[in-house]
Amino acid sequence: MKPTVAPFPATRLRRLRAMPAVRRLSRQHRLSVDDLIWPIFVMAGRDDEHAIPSMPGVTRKTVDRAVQAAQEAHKLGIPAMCIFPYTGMAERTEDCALAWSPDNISNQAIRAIKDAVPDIAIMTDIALDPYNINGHDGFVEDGRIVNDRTVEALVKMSLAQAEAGADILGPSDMMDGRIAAIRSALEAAGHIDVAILSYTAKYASAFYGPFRDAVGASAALTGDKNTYQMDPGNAQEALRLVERDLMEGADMVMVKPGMPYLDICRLVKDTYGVPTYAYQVSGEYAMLQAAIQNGWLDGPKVMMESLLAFKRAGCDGILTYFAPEAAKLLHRL
Ligand SMILES: NCc1[nH]cc(CCC(=O)O)c1CC(=O)O
Repeated sequence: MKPTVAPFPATRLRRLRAMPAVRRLSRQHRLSVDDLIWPIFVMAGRDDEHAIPSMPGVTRKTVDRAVQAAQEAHKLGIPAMCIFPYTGMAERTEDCALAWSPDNISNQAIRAIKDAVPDIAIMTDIALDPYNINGHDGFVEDGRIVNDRTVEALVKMSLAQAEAGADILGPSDMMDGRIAAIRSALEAAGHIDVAILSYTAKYASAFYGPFRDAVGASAALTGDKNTYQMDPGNAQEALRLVERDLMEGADMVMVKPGMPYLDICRLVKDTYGVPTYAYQVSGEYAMLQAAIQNGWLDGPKVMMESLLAFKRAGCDGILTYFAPEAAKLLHRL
């Protein structure tokens, strides 16, 4: 559609920018608290929090503190939180058995939060990296990340999370065939209403560095994730992945990272029109915070502008470490 533009001065595009009220009235896209998913990091212990130096303002929290955070998020109207476990070297093994233990820290947090704040949607992460001795999302055999055996483990992990009360499962591993396997296992186990938000177009990105510090994976990780995560040069492959994941039973799809991949968000939304999410990842957060802390960028303004950009690019929601801050601003608190 080509917009109609009468010749100047009949058209003066500045008319609709002349005052705040008219700008509000004519704004096409807006951010709401309904768009926010808040990722949090949980760790063992009680009544404690540890700062993550590469993610200023973000902490790892013990389960009781995570429950408090969920209460705060719920009060702010944030619809969903996503739980990531911190694990030390001692909890990492070659067989990754802790990944599907009903009592791992992530499943403890899911249960505790669902118990205290049943109305907040709890999203999870499905990948072996927090439990793997070598920091990879899949099992490693002879230096290769193996697909099919990993999918079997991911299914067990998914069932344990659904059993703990998770509402939305987030497979972030990028193995082939995992969505179909997880979906059929959920159906067979009676978890018919558990949604899958697939990390569908997840790129092999340098923007995940601070997250790997946060979950304790940086020290463990050997090599890179290039044989399973997407090549940053590819766009059309994202569409094949979205189609594949939808056919396998994903309810929602994700593009990750966010800001450097807004073109992919737009492409996915325009092509499939399905619930589409982006992850404003740890490195994007760190990059903005670094400039904010130096006084080089205006924190609240740059945060809101960066989040609005996702809406303009077609996203239905954003995973962002800024979620509580953004919610407060949206409520003018
Ligand atoms: N499966 C692990 C996972 N889940 C979410 C993120 C990154 C999130 C962020 O950077 O904020 C990663 C890191 C990775 O793939 O190495």
